[in-house]
Parts: sequence; structure tokens; C-alpha cells
Amino acid sequence: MEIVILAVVIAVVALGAIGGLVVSSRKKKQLPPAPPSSPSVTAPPAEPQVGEEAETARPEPRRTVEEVELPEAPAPEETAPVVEPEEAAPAAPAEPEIEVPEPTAGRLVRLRARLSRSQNSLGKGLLTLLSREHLDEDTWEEIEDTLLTADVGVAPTQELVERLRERVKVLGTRTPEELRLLLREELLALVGTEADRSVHTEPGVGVNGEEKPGVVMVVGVNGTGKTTTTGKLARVLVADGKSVVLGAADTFRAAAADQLQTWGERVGARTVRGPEGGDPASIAFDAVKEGIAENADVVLIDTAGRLHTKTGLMDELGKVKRVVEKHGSVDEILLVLDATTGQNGLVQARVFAEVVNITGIVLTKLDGTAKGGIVVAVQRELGVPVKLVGLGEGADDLAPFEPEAFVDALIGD
Ligand SMILES: Nc1nc2c(ncn2[C@@H]2O[C@H](COP(=O)(O)OP(=O)(O)OP(=O)(O)O)[C@@H](O)[C@H]2O)c(=O)[nH]1
Repeated sequence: MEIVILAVVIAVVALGAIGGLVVSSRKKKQLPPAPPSSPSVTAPPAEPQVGEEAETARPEPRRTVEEVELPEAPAPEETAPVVEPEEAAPAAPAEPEIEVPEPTAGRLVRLRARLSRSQNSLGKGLLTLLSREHLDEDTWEEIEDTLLTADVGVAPTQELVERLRERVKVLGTRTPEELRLLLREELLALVGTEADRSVHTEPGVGVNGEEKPGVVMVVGVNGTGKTTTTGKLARVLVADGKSVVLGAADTFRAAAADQLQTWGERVGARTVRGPEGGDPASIAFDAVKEGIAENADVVLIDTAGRLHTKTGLMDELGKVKRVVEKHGSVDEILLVLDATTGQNGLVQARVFAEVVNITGIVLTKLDGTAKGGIVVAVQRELGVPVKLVGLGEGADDLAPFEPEAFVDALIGD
């Protein structure tokens, strides 16, 4: 009997051992593959050094697939969209983005570096000559030449040299600081600090007693930067809080109206335009009409300038002005001159002044010339102040002209 009981116990133990082996081998088969270690997260194992004993592998607790916890499924709103963003919804028609132009106050000072870079030869040249120990006749002649080369003009040059000679004589010994001050004062007197340099855009009263926007006509030879200046001026006005309507009355160059419209769209100003080669006067008339209807503050009219037929130009510009005046006064007529053309600019100025009553000058491309003296010459020629200067191709590179900042840029620091 005892033998039977012993045999049963041995049989049970043997069966149990075999069962355990089978289960253990099954478990091994069910083990998930070890997750690949991520180098950016996991620290690399220390390199075994020579002479170190190899460690025996520590047994790690193993888990079955069923035992491994899965990360929780993200809530529906957290789920990243599967579709590409542009496919997510039909694209709404893109609204043109309205730009906010730079404030106009102190623009000339901000752009001074650009101005002084191009004007170095005038101011610095004069200071170097005046600092010579002996100011003999040759030196005075050189001073005169420097001024003439910078397009200051004959009469203003002679005046300035005479004043400088007198004051240097009185001064006796000259320190560089005294000379700088003296030259600054004399150049400032030449440029003039008294003139009204504001661009007149105040609203007025129309012929029917209604409120009429300020009306500005922009005239000048094609290529001087007229359309660009009209666009930049729109930005200046918008920066100063005014609403603007543009009139594309330059129907001579087909792309001019597109160019102006693009400038307008950038600051939210409507552009009135007509058919290619259409009548500039009727476009200008419609632009002011639109300005009145929109209750705009200012209407800017870009015109064409064909110098090769002076009579044609006279007819056209005169007509534009007369037709616009059917609504009320034209408040400002700005002549755009390219500073790099020097004396040629003066010839243009003369012709335009005969055609219309210029009230202000815009000198463009002053960033590209050392002939800043044209400011003096053209003011003398027309008896009209420079009101704005172009100092680059950037949208906000048009600055109200400030004599002090200009002269400081001429002399340099
Ligand atoms: N460097 C520099 N370039 C300027 C300035 N003002 C205008 N320009 C450039 O001068 C070129 C001519 O300008 P436009 O405005 O097309 O000339 P426009 O007189 O209107 O000529 P039309 O449209 O044919 O009548 C453009 O490339 C302008 O970017 C400036 O102050 N500095």
C-alpha cells in the first residue's frame, strides 16, 4: 500500500514538472520583442573597460502581451487631423493684406545714414578744404568747384563762397568744430528754413457746397519716379491717419495704372482708372468724384509727362487741372524730379513750371547721388520748396524734407 502511495506521489510530481516546463516555454514564445531603445532618450550603456569583469546578466521580469499596458487612446478633440491643412477646408478667397506704413515723423533722420553715404563728397569735401592751414585762392576755387559739382548752381555757390570767406577771415584761427558749425549755418541759410514744406491736403468745400477731399496732382517726366512717389505718398498719408483715393491719370504707359493700383491695394486705397490710352482728364475728374462720394480725405492724381511735345504736355496737364477744378480747388501740384539727372532736372522743372503752377518739389533718388546741391538749385529756380525726398526703392523710403536733418547729413558726423 505504501509503495502504491509513493508511486502516485512520484507520478504527480513528475507530471507537475513536465506541465511547468511546457507553460514556461509557451511564455517565452509569447514575449513581445524588446522595444528598440531610443538613443535620444536612453542613456548609452557605459563602455566596458579593459580588465573589468563581465557581469552576469540579471534576470528581468518578463510580461506577456496581455500584461503590457497600452497608452490611453487620445480624446477625439486631441486627435491630430489626418488630412493636410490645405486639404482640410476649401480655401477662402485671400483678402489682400493691408499694410501699416511706417510713421512719417523723423523719417529723414532715420534715413540719414543712407543720405549721408551718398552725400559724403559734398559735406566732407568742403570741411576738408576749409580745414587747410592756408586758405589761398586755389583752395577757394576748389571749394567753388566742389559746390558746382554737387549741382548747387552758380549763383548760390558764389554767394556761399563769399559768405564763407568773410566769416573765416573774422574767425581767424579755425578749430574743426567752429568750421563745422559755420558751414552748417551757411548751408542751412542756403537751403532755407522759413518755407512752408507741408503737403497741403486739407479738405475743402466743393462747387456744390459739399465737403471735398484735398486734391494733389503729381507731375513729372516719366521715369523720374512719379508713380512710385504717388504710391509712397499715399502711404505717408495713410500713416498719418488719412483715407486716400488714387487717380491713375498716367494713361501713357500701360503698366502705370497697374503699378499705382498695387500701391493702393497695399494700404487699402481705391484706385480709379480708365481704359488704356484713355482721357487722363476724365480719369482725374472721376477720381475726385469718387473721393467726394467716399468721403475720402485726399485724392492723389498720377499724371503722364511727355516732354518731347511741350504743347501736348501743356494741353494735357492744363486740361487735367481745369477739369478737376470743376469739383473745386487743386490744393497741391507736386513736381517729381530725379536728383541723379542734375542740371537736366532743372530744365524739366522750368518746362513744367510754365505749364502748371507747381507748389512743391519731390526730389527722388537722393540715395543714389552725391549731388544733393540740386535741392538748393531747384528751389532757387522755381521759388518753390522741396517738400519730400525719395531715399530708396522701399515702400516707406519717402521722407518729409527737413532742412536741418538734410544739412547734417551733408556734413556728416
Ligand atoms: N533708388 C531710388 N529709386 C527710386 C526712388 N524713387 C523711385 N525710384 C525708382 O525709379 C524707377 C522709376 O519709377 P516710376 O515710379 O515707375 O517712374 P515714373 O516717373 O512713374 O514713370 P512712368 O510710370 O513711366 O511715368 C523705379 O524703379 C523706382 O523704384 C528713390 O527715391 N530712390
